[in-house]
This record gives sequence, structure tokens and C-alpha cells, in this order.
Amino acid sequence: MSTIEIDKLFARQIYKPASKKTHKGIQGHALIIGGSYGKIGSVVLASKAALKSGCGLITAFIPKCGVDILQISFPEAMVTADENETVISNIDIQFEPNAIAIGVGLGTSHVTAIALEHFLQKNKNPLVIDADAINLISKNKNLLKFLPKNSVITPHKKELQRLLGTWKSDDEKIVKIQQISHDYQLIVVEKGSPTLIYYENKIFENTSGNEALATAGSGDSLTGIITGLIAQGYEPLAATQLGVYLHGLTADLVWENTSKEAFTASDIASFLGKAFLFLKEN
Ligand SMILES: NC(=O)C1=CN([C@@H]2O[C@H](COP(=O)(O)OP(=O)(O)OC[C@H]3O[C@@H](n4cnc5c(N)ncnc54)[C@H](O)[C@@H]3O)[C@@H](O)[C@H]2O)[C@@H](O)CC1
Ligand SMILES: Nc1ncnc2c1ncn2[C@@H]1O[C@H](COP(=O)(O)OP(=O)(O)O)[C@@H](O)[C@H]1O
Ligand SMILES: [Mg+2]
Repeated sequence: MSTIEIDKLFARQIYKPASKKTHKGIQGHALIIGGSYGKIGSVVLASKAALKSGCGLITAFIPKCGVDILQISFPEAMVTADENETVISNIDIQFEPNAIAIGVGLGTSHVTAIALEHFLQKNKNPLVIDADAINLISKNKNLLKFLPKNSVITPHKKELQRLLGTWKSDDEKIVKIQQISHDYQLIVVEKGSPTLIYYENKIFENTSGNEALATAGSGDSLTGIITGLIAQGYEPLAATQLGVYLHGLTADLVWENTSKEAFTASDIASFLGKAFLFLKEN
């Protein structure tokens, strides 16, 4: 298997600083759909990471129980509440986002499965699909055909197995990933160590990141970063490559800030600023 490495030079060539004349209204509006009782934190993490990736506005669509949590822990975010208290039951969006993430902390209840199906049937925006949205799609593969072209799907190994079934060898896994990527025109992010990105017949291998990322919510933060980058105008593949690299960098910069043991997903958003600065340094 020959892969293309995503290193500093590769990421720097993708990076586009915002124009001096931009404003929040044109810098991109990201929407994060997710959360359920007890897992609102995943949406907080994704929302912070999205805004800190440089988009202009962020809205979280969450069950009612999460409204105070989100508004207090992250006042920069706007919130739209589902009519249901504990889970998402009807995804009703009254604006046109530039990018949408769906799945973090969503849960897999029946009512949410139906809400996801109705949402996918009418949605036309680029999507970043993570966590329980992957799990729900894995249970109902008919939904794959509703995913817009160039949507990004970000499974860890277990989610990938739920989506594709098991494999006996690395070669078999790659064939299965490339098949689903080709059939539904998806950008597939196989998260792990290292993280691989599959698109058309190419495989990109991320070179940043380390075991500090083996901590709750680090994938939720990656979803936010990729979504924030797409919202501000990066093409989905470029956003995924840059997002995965920046996400890993936050952990590689750990020694300047904390230790691998004490690194948590909140640090990903906190260190994202340093990751962007490192990218610009010679
Ligand atoms: N603070 C929060 O609100 C958090 C919410 N979360 C949400 O919790 C829900 C469940 O997600 P989880 O991923 O925890 O549960 P899953 O059941 O999907 O995955 C956990 C299982 O996958 C295995 N696994 C994970 N990464 C692996 C890898 N790289 N290689 C091999 N096996 C691997 C684990 O050993 C475990 O058996 C999601 O909706 C997620 O977004 C989590 O992200 C944790 C933090
Ligand atoms: N040992 C490791 N080395 C590098 N990256 C890792 C390691 N462990 C986890 N990660 C990264 O952390 C993230 C974990 O995502 P995920 O399992 O979805 O977490 P969560 O669902 O808790 O947010 C992925 O981006 C993965 O690549
Ligand atoms: Mg996850």
C-alpha cells in the first residue's frame, strides 16, 4: 500500500489565512447536530473546536436538556433546541449552514434513528458524519445513498467494523473502505495511530499526533475542526487533511503545555491556536 504523507509542508500548502476584509457573516456558519442526556459535552467540544478552527459562527442543535450546559460552557455558540428533552427527535433547521456535523453524543435511540433518516432525506449540505450517526447508518445502510457527494465520515476502528463488517487482513480492509468511498463518493477517515484518509484511489497518512489523543472526546474535537474548516470554504478533502494534521499537532505540542497523561480533549481546542502558529513557522 503506498500512501501520501500529510506533513507540515503538505498542510501548509492547504492553509489559507482569512482575508483582512472578512466578517463573521461570510467566514462560514457551522452546525453541529448531536448530544443526548449525559453526552452534551461531546457537542461542547466539537463546537469549540469548530469555532477555534476559524469559522465565523457556530450553532449547536441539541436536545433541550443541553441548552443551559452549552450556553454556559461556551457562550460564543448559538443553540437551537430539539423539542425533546433528552434525545434528538426532529432535526428542524431554519437557516442555511455552510457545513454540518452530525453524530457526536447523539445516541442510537429509535426516535433519533427516525430523525436522522428524515434529516438525511432532505439535506443537501456537505456533512461530517461521526460517532452515533455512523452507528445508525451502519444499522440501516439504505441511508448511505442520501449522503451528499464528498461528505466526510470519521469512524474509529470499532465504528468502521460496524459499517463494513470485519476483515481478515489489512488488504481486505483497504478494499472494503475504498469500495464504500467509491460507491458513495465519501471521504473516509480511518481514525487511529496513524489516521488514514481514503479518497478515490488515494490514501493519505497523517504524520502528526500521539497517544495523548487516546482520551474521551478527542474524536468529537476532530469532527468540530473539520466542520469548521469546511464551513469557512475549504474543500472537504482539504479540510479533512488540514484538520487531521492540526488535531494531531495539538498533541505534539503537548510538551510546551502539559504532559501526555494530563492532556484532555479540551486541550485540543485550547492548543489549536499554537498549532496554526506552528504551521506558519519556518
Ligand atoms: N463527553 C462526552 O459527551 C463524550 C461523548 N462521547 C460519545 O459517546 C458515544 C459513544 O462513543 P464511543 O466511541 O465511546 O463508543 P463506541 O462503542 O462506539 O466505541 C468504543 C469501543 O470502540 C473501541 N475502540 C475505540 N477506538 C478504537 C481503536 N482505535 N481501535 C480499536 N478499538 C477502538 C473501544 O475499545 C470500545 O470497545 C458517541 O456518541 C461519542 O460521540 C465520547 O466521544 C466520549 C466523550
Ligand atoms: N495512540 C494514538 N495515537 C494517535 N492518535 C490517536 C491515538 N489514540 C487516539 N487517537 C486519535 O484520537 C481520536 C479518537 O477519536 P474517537 O475514538 O472518536 O474519540 P471520542 O469518540 O472519545 O471523541 C482520533 O482522531 C484518533 O486518531
Ligand atoms: Mg468518537
